[in-house]
Amino acid sequence: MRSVLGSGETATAPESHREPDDGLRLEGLTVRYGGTTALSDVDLHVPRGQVLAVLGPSGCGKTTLLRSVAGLERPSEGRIAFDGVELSEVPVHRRGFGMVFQEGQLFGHRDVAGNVDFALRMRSVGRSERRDTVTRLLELVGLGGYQDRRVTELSGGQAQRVALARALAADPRLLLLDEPLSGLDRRLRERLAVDLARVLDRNRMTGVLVTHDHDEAFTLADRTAVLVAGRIEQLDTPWRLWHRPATEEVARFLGCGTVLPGHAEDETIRCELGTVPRPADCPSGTVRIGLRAAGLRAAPAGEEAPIGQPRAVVRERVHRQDHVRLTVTVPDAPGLAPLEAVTSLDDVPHLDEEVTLTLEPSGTALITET
Ligand SMILES: Nc1ncnc2c1ncn2[C@@H]1O[C@H](COP(=O)(O)OP(=O)(O)OP(=O)(O)O)[C@@H](O)[C@H]1O
Repeated sequence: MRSVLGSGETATAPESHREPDDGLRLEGLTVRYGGTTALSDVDLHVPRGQVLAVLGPSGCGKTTLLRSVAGLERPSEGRIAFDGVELSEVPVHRRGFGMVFQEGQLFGHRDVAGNVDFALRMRSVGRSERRDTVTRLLELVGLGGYQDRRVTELSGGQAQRVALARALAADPRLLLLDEPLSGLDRRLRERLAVDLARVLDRNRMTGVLVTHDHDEAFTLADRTAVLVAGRIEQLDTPWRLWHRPATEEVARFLGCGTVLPGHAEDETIRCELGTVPRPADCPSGTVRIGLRAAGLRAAPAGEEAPIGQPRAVVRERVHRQDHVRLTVTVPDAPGLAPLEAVTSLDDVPHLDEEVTLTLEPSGTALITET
């Protein structure tokens, strides 16, 4: 890891003593609270210089995973190691990890500089070096000149930036981020995610980010693990998670409201609502197709609609920025739950109007595990 604070400041062992890909390793990590199993047999590796996002629905065990790595939770089974050193007997303050939580938890009685300076004083950094470092870190998080501001007068986004600067001031060998942006409004979250991604990347930080927001995970992390009910369902790149979810749970969590059985043969995959091209990596035979709203395009059913094209009836419609999102039902397939579809702003069908449906491959996901 390249130190945020310059050379010679990291708490890690010398480069020559470590494996090239060392970093954080979890092996068979299981955490139980009484009768509740919050994490079950989790294996993970985050090589140094990489950021891993842990994504999943509420209650799936994300915070438990982060707290276990931090040393705030004792595993029931399994092993946590950093740079080859097993951590079970290493207390929280000796792990050298930095943490940023949803609520930044700043010291309300200190100003901005005082909050960041605190972490430097804990490391016994000299006074003049501390002043320079505070200035540099505040500039890094986009708060240059905010030294004397009271933290009680900051916006939520500014407070999170100070929390990040304070975490970086501790020069952590691993940064643990627990929903660091979730208290903020959408636009600010996106801005801060981009800034945070830049800080993590420029400093080659090793990190674990916990979030329930896939955009945030994909923006900030090299790889993402999807956790469902305490188990890792898939650890992959954003493209594969989005287009090749390993399980129906992952597909549904990543926005596929409908999952249909399909049959792959020759050049196409056929399902109840039509066909999509068969990708080269798709085996022949039974597969499943996940449909996001953008995977179904609806158009008013004119007289010329081709025979055989599925017809549906509009039940709900919501205007989005550049399209209209519909909920439709398919009278010929009464077993099919209501579907989400999109239509353009040019020709918006009315409620109860008949529409034709076309599959849009870019809005579909392919599940090949059966
Ligand atoms: N201290 C505790 N005592 C008992 N059960 C707990 C405790 N902490 C968490 N749990 C349970 O463990 C499971 C995982 O909780 P955890 O907070 O890790 O999930 P999460 O994915 O972070 O959820 P959220 O996104 O809502 O914060 C849940 O069923 C939760 O109720």
